[in-house]
Amino acid sequence: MWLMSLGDSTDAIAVRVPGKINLELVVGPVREDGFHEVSTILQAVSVYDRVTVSTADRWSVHVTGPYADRVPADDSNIALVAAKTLARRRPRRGKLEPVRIDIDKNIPVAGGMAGGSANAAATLLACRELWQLDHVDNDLLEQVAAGIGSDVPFLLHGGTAIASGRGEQVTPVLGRGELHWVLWVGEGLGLSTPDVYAECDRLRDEAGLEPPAPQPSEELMTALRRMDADEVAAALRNDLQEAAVSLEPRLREVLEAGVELGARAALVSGSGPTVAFLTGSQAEAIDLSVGLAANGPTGDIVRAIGPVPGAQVVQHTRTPPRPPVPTRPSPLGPVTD
Ligand SMILES: C[C@@](CO)(OP(=O)(O)O)[C@H](O)COP(=O)(O)OP(=O)(O)OC[C@H]1O[C@@H](n2ccc(N)nc2=O)[C@H](O)[C@@H]1O
Ligand SMILES: Nc1ncnc2c1ncn2[C@@H]1O[C@H](COP(=O)(O)OP(=O)(O)O)[C@@H](O)[C@H]1O
Repeated sequence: MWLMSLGDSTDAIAVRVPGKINLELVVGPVREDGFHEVSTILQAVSVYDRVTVSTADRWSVHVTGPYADRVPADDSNIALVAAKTLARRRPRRGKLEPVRIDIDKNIPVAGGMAGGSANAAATLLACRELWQLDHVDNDLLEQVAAGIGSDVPFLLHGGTAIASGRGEQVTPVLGRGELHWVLWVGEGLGLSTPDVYAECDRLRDEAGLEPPAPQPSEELMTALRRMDADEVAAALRNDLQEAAVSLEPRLREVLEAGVELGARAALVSGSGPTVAFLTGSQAEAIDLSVGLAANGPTGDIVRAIGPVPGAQVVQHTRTPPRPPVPTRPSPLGPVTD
């Protein structure tokens, strides 16, 4: 008799997701839950990870790309955490299907560009589609996202947005036009977000300063309506910058080098250590990136525009079941243990 072995079909959903920079980050008081009350204006910029989620026999995560060696490929990967968290929201009768997650990592790691949060947002979107979770609408997806990390809901939206609370309550900012950024990514540098918030508190205590009321500035909101580079440059603010420079003093030299080479403004991105330089046009951005590569501090130089959309499904692949493989019985008879 001929025996047949049948394979299952495989589905894969690929999502493209950008990193972010904070155009404004006002850090208010510490709340009872240990998080700081913030008001931040975030912009998604054109540096992308690609996250592919496919049906599999067991949960796993695999990372490739220039920053892959700095990303954990185990249960601590925030993309895997996101997939398992969403799995718990499935209807009881739904089949439990583990996934394999492939991350092509181009967003600098631990750089203040929310690359991990971006991967989590992308995974939520991909898993919702893969598992066909029709009952999970955008509001519920955002709720799940907020439980995973403060920046995850924003990466579902992208664009430019105000975020409040601990950063998870997102309101879009409408504006026209685009901004041209040059990013400096320090080799071997990496600042931990909790450490930078703690250093911000320490520096304020030392100086006897009270935390400010977390509110977005009118000046920046007006500048963003037109995306006017000079107006935006004048209004950029990051309350974590001094703390990031205190923990990583080499950043001061980087900030100064960019301005000397023609940037309209220089700003540490979020908790750093990536530095964002604002320029007035694509031509200026090219000039600055050439100047920084030739004469600036050692690091990767990346040009990016913003705003860009958040996580988006870009590919759905269905691999049909493998054809039946005919196998002949052994001429030696059945094999037993
Ligand atoms: C600083 C910012 C600016 O957008 O991002 P990064 O620059 O790290 O990307 C965010 O506030 C980071 O957001 P995210 O990276 O999602 O942080 P979470 O995982 O929620 O929190 C990590 C840790 O940061 C500190 N934290 C975070 C957010 C907040 N409003 N107050 C805090 O004190 C807490 O110590 C918390 O345990
Ligand atoms: N998918 C992921 N991508 C990047 N970092 C991850 C991921 N999962 C877990 N991490 C861990 O989260 C830390 C913060 O990463 P990331 O989100 O890139 O930085 P930031 O919080 O500065 O924006 C990393 O040092 C890494 O150990």
